[in-house]
Amino acid sequence: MTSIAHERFHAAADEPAYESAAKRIAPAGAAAISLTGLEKSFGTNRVLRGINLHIPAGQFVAVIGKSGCGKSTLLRILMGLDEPSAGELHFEDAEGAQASPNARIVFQEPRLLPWLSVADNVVVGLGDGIDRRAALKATEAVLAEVQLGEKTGEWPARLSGGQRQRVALARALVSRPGVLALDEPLGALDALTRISMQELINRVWRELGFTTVLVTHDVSEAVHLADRVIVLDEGRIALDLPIPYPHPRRHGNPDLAELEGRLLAAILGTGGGH
Ligand SMILES: Nc1ncnc2c1ncn2[C@@H]1O[C@H](COP(=O)(O)OP(=O)(O)OP(=O)(O)O)[C@@H](O)[C@H]1O
Repeated sequence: MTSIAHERFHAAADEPAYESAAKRIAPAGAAAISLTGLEKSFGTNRVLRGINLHIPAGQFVAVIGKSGCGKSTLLRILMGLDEPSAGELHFEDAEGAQASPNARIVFQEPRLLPWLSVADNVVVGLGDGIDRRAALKATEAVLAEVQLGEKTGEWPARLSGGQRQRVALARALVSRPGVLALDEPLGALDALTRISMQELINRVWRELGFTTVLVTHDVSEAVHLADRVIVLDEGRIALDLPIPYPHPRRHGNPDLAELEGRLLAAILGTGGGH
């Protein structure tokens, strides 16, 4: 499938990815995200401390950091699944007007309904009140995008872990979200499946152009997929690092390895700042 966003992106493929992503025309519905002075406490536990962050529409941001540093809390607040204790969260459309984008999330576990077929699990992502025929057409298209066109009538129990996670991705994508949140979506997969899923996520992002926030423990995954990597440390942004290389990226690229080193140093608190 080729979209306008995809063609424009490739027209600029020899430019640094950071610039290309910013120049790329984000599709209708892709939203910019702005966080100002965002705080979150659970009782006396101050989990997020004054987060200021602007994510342009269509950008792919990865959030990494030590266990418990507040990554999932940040994602839950972005998705409206939790309330901040203080500060502001805004979404903006292409004209800079306040927006309420269609935002979807994929978790580490696929959370499929075992009594529904693959196709019907994806239809769930469209919500109620959609004409059944139109829903199945959209479902077929998105399952083809995630290379599961052959499995529409299959039961989740008969799929591999990677295939189940592709169904979960299809369920999130079927409604053409403007914002996609990914909470360690590949964490339970083996290394090879993980790499092919990374390629898939990168491809659908380039084709569909939604704004993406990925939480991951895998620094290599972050630099491979993202335009920009945020390191959280004790609820603060310790590093905000652009990854200025075109997509798709090759595993084993030494420039990416150098950036991985800086990010790891920032996570471990051994340097690596701006
Ligand atoms: N609902 C909650 N009630 C109380 N404390 C919470 C709640 N959710 C998260 N926390 C606390 O907030 C802190 C940050 O948790 P969070 O899940 O955001 O971290 P994380 O960086 O995503 O961790 P991990 O990498 O291990 O998933 C932790 O100390 C956690 O115990």
